[in-house]
Amino acid sequence: MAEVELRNVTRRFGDVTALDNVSMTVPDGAFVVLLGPTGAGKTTTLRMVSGLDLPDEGEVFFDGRSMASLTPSQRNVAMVFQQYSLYPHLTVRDNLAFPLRSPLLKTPEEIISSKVQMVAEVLQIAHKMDNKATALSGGEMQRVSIGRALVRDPSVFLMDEPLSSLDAKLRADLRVELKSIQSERGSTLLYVTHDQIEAMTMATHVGVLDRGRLVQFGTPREIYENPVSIYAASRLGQPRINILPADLFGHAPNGATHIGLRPEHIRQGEGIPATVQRVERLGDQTRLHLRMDSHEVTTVTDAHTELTGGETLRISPQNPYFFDASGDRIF
Ligand SMILES: Nc1ncnc2c1ncn2[C@@H]1O[C@H](COP(=O)(O)OP(=O)(O)OP(=O)(O)O)[C@@H](O)[C@H]1O
Repeated sequence: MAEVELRNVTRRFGDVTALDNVSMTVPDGAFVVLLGPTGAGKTTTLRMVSGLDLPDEGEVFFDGRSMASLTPSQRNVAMVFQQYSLYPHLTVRDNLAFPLRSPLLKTPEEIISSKVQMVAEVLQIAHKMDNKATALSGGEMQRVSIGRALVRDPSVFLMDEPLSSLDAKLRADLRVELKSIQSERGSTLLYVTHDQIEAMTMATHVGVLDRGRLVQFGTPREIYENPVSIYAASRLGQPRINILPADLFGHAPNGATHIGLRPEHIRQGEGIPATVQRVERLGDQTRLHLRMDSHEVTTVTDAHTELTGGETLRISPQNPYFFDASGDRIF
């Protein structure tokens, strides 16, 4: 596996700057999740690493070696994209075996067969081994696409929302499987998702992209606990961080226009009165939707709370963040 470095990478499409001077080092064996809304530049980043597209400026390195003149196959990357790219006339077994049957690799058939079987079991697709790809559901095709990457031993895996077409149960299972395969093999993996749980549970590092710029790179915990801006703070955490006027609870530091409060960072029983709008019971946790003047505030409370809509609850900030008018963290 390899360390992957993007050095001052810029990619433009006409007037759009899809990536704007991005520098990022993905350590060997890291699981990096790229976060950002549609258009932030996540897929473009993967395409730069894969060699399917080239930077206008800057360079990509694997283990310190420039990839500028290397094709995708020379870079030895394994990719999984949202749209599955299977060979429709081949069975699941042959689709999975395909990357290993390259004449260059000369992999013995019994090794191919055991790798294919192992990957099919992990992806819960072994019972469909003899089906043609055309006879699979969307979620099954997606699992075969993931499998075709996992049978290989590439420098880096690149995955663009690989679990998004699967149902919740399978997604949860495969999250665990992918993470354990990655950490057992020490694979370097760049992964795009909109799913916060995937980001928090799988990533060793998170890169936050905002309109082509990498605004923060760190462990999920660093980004969650020490976000550099409102934008970065809003990328992780469910329910989302509350962003409120800085002085809503009283004195605010100089220059602060907004206070940021994670739902779990609100002390209950003292402070400013808020009205309970709605009590949302999720089983292991209960969310309270509160109103303070014209502001909505979400917090979490004991699963067995007796609170009901219409009641008043006093709240005060605990570990607040403060941001300036441009959204940057100042305290
Ligand atoms: N081939 C292309 N031609 C023109 N514009 C492009 C091309 N590829 C990407 N872009 C533009 O570059 C920007 C970044 O796109 P990119 O696909 O990297 O975003 P993304 O973060 O992956 O979004 P999504 O979550 O929707 O996949 C967008 O404004 C997009 O429209």
